[in-house]
Amino acid sequence: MNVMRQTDDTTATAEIKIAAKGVQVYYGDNHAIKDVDVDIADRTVTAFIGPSGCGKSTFLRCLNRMNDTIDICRVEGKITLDGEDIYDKRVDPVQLRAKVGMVFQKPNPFPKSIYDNVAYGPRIHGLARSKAELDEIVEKSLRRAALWGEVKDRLNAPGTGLSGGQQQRLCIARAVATSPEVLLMDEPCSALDPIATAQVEELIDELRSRFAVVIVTHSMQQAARVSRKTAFFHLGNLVEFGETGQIFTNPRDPRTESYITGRIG
Ligand SMILES: Nc1ncnc2c1ncn2[C@@H]1O[C@H](COP(=O)(O)OP(=O)(O)OP(=O)(O)O)[C@@H](O)[C@H]1O
Repeated sequence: MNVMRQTDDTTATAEIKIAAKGVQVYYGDNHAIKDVDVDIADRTVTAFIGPSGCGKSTFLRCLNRMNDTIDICRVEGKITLDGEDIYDKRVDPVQLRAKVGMVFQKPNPFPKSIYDNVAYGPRIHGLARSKAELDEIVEKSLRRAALWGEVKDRLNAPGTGLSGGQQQRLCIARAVATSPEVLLMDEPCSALDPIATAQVEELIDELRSRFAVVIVTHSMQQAARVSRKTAFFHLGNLVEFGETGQIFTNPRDPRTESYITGRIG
């Protein structure tokens, strides 16, 4: 078993959930990710930071093969989930994305009811044997996304009628409804006001007790608040990866220091 020592207040060890080795990504001739190695620990929040265009989202999308949907994109190297190669020909990307869920920058509920938004994944993956079981999954997921209290009396109302912050929590409920093992979040708060942002950050803190969470963020304050590990990307390179406290207080690479002190990006 691969283990990584945590250096904060606990002496617990976290198992490696995703291991990426020698990852290269090309969009046509554009070499967007250059030989990146990174280990994502289970039950831990990992933040990806770096200036615009450095490849954070591209690399995040490698972790559940979302780049497969982009014709000109080519991914090389090896990425494993619990030791299994996710790019193996036998892996079904749809099944993979149920295990490695994703929440996007802009809340994107389906044009369906609140209930059907959350029930969508469990239905297509056959996770409920009865209506009662599906109801249970929907309620549990909405509770996990800290939205149940606000929507329990209007589950049949359209998801698109919720506020932006509620819509984002609905998208989180939709992502957790398939019982994923990893949750990828691409700037999940960038369209939210400070109150909704605080709610989503609190939620991230709760979600990490069950999942590995990987978050791309432009906000260094957010990375510092929510994550235990931070990866700094620059021009397609993973420049530095370590404990969040160390990255922000004692960066080893001058490029990381320049970024966190506002000299680049
Ligand atoms: N769908 C795409 N097609 C072609 N090139 C792309 C695509 N998505 C990203 N790129 C290119 O890949 C590089 C990395 O972009 P990416 O969006 O991953 O960076 P980022 O760090 O997430 O940026 P930002 O913080 O601005 O969202 C850039 O050169 C970008 O132009």
